Amino acid sequence: MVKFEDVWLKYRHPARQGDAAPEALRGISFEIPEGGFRWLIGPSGAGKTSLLKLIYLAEHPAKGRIDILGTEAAKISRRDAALLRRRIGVVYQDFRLLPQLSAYDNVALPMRLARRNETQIHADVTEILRWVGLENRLHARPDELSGGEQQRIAVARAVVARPKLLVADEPTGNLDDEQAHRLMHLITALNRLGTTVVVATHNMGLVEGWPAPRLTIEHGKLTHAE
Ligand SMILES: Nc1ncnc2c1ncn2[C@@H]1O[C@H](COP(=O)(O)OP(=O)(O)OP(=O)(O)O)[C@@H](O)[C@H]1O
Repeated sequence: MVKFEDVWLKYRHPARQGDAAPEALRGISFEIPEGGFRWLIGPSGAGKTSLLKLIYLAEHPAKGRIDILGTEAAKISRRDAALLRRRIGVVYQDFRLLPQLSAYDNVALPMRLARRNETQIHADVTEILRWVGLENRLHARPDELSGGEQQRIAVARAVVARPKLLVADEPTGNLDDEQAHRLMHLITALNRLGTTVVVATHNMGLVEGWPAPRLTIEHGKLTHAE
């Protein structure tokens, strides 16, 4: 489902040329079976976001092999990569909501890309917005919402089309404890329906409250994998 074999990632730093740039990820190997759930933990700068970017095909490894949803990432065409991406829900650390669209239209976007009909879209989008407690803010644009509200919209957008794989980067960073646990109920419900899930977080209280296997990353290396 998600498989990394000796994966290395090196960013090109414009200011630090070529080989002088340090590797962000070094020799990463792990496997998450279909329908699995993994916490991705580790200190700030350890490489969590970098690893997630490789999973959702936003970066390419310098070395190693990555398989996502049964496809070898290096062998995929741009067109197939775009199709594969539609089966992956992503909660970005910085949300990446479209500023000109309402909360409703931001959440509807993946369903419209998947060409679902508007009746289905309306039913699913209103249900998910109710789940995240934002049924009264359907028409608000992102700049009219608080950081926590924007984060809940970002999670709703990532899960609404029931992706095969959900990748979430610190999805509860702006939320209070009650909201964070509510979102974890949503994410684990999706996981029980068969979605494979990876959640990166610093929130060890949350990790301890929702026991699941962990991937621990430190200085670009996987130090512990369950
Ligand atoms: N686009 C980039 N270009 C160059 N270096 C980068 C880039 N993105 C991240 N890095 C570097 O890669 C390393 C890992 O960063 P990454 O964002 O993956 O860490 P993280 O564990 O997600 O941190 P945090 O918990 O603070 O979000 C860091 O040294 C960072 O400076």
